[in-house]
Amino acid sequence: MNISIIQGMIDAIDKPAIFINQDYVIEAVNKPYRDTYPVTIKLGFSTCYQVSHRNSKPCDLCGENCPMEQAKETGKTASVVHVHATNEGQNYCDIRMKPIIDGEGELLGYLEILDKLAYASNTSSEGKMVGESDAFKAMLSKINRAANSNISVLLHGETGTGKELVSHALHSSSHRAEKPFVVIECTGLTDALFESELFGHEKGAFTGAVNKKKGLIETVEGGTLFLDEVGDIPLAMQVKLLRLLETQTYRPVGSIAIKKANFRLICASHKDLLELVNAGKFRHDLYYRIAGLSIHLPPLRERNNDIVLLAKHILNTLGSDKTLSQPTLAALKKYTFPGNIRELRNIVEQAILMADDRIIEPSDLPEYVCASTQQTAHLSPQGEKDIMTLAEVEAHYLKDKVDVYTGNTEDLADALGISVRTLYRKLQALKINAP
Ligand SMILES: Nc1ncnc2c1ncn2[C@@H]1O[C@H](COP(=O)(O)OP(=O)(O)OP(=O)(O)O)[C@@H](O)[C@H]1O
Repeated sequence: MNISIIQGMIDAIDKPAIFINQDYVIEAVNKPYRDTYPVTIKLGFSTCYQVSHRNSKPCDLCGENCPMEQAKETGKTASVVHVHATNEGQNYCDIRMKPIIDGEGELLGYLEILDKLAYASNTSSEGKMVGESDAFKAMLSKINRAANSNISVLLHGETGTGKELVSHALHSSSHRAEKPFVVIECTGLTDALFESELFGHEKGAFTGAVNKKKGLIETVEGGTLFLDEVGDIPLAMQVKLLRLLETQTYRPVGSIAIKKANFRLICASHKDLLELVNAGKFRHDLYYRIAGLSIHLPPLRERNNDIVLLAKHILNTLGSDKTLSQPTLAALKKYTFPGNIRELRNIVEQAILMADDRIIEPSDLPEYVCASTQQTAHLSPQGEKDIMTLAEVEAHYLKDKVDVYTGNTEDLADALGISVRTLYRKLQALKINAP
């Protein structure tokens, strides 16, 4: 293998990149990669996990997925979102690993290319999307792929799951970041209002049009247009929106001049648009235009592992010096949050006010939070069954403990009297996220 040819190829990549052999040893590295980590990289000695994680073992032995195994098995690029210890602190990175195979079919090693996800964090960080659950990381990976392209994105998720925050992340990490980001709230817009808001109008185009007005399509020129609650656009306007997306042109109300549009479209909806299509309330041709890539934002109850981190993050961003007691955090982890992260924020805000002391106790939470967790605590895990198998008992016990555990995985393994690796193996088999 001619490493200087590989080094030349790596140097031509403008993102941080390395070439590693099958033992994770770095054999070629480009400048952006060296500049990302505060560690000296010695070619032929340093491993990727030492540099990116400061670990002494490969990531899969430390409870994180490593894309190498998958890339080796499939012969194709595999990807994963990891937290790396970079010059700027802990940073989410989207890693793509591609197996490099020579003319004789022999595996030479792997090319690894990184994207730093500056808009996300696994610690409390003002203005960033915060989280650490697998569901959150899966979402980050999709956001990163979409951000690097011009594709129309449909964000689908319940109220308060962060659709607006994600739309900002998509814009700020795209090549349109320096251009405008324009939001249109589609709920409650009449046909006429929608058309004149979007396309603008000429003076005298209709009663009340005393002046010529620029439309938002003109304002957004070169940037990102975010249509919130796109499912609420009236059918008549859906045709006009479709025409705009297909022709990239539009006509201001009352004008005969055709104008050229240049924007990237992001839409959001808490309604299932395909259901609306089936019910004849949303045009299927428009659906396929706006859902170039569909990203599902998981509800908070499916990101149970993020609740403690998010609650502490909200406390920080509200500038409170109060802390949440362990029983309070445990109660929050058991609640189902129909209003998702926005509801968590409201609950924390209320609890700050209610707590006389510096420690926020469960009694400071709104009553419905604790009431609902008490109800679920009474439910028998096995339903009607009198006897559970030992495996079922273990699965239930582990799930229960992980749900309410607020310490780290090492501490939990210690408390359970098993090794961290065994705990990871058991959790992986049961598809339970580690605490
Ligand atoms: N990952 C996250 N980390 C930190 N804060 C978040 C995260 N996701 C959402 N939030 C916060 O939760 C609140 C609700 O988020 P956002 O308005 O983006 O949700 P939404 O899905 O657009 O809601 P709606 O559908 O009701 O408009 C905001 O205060 C936002 O900053």
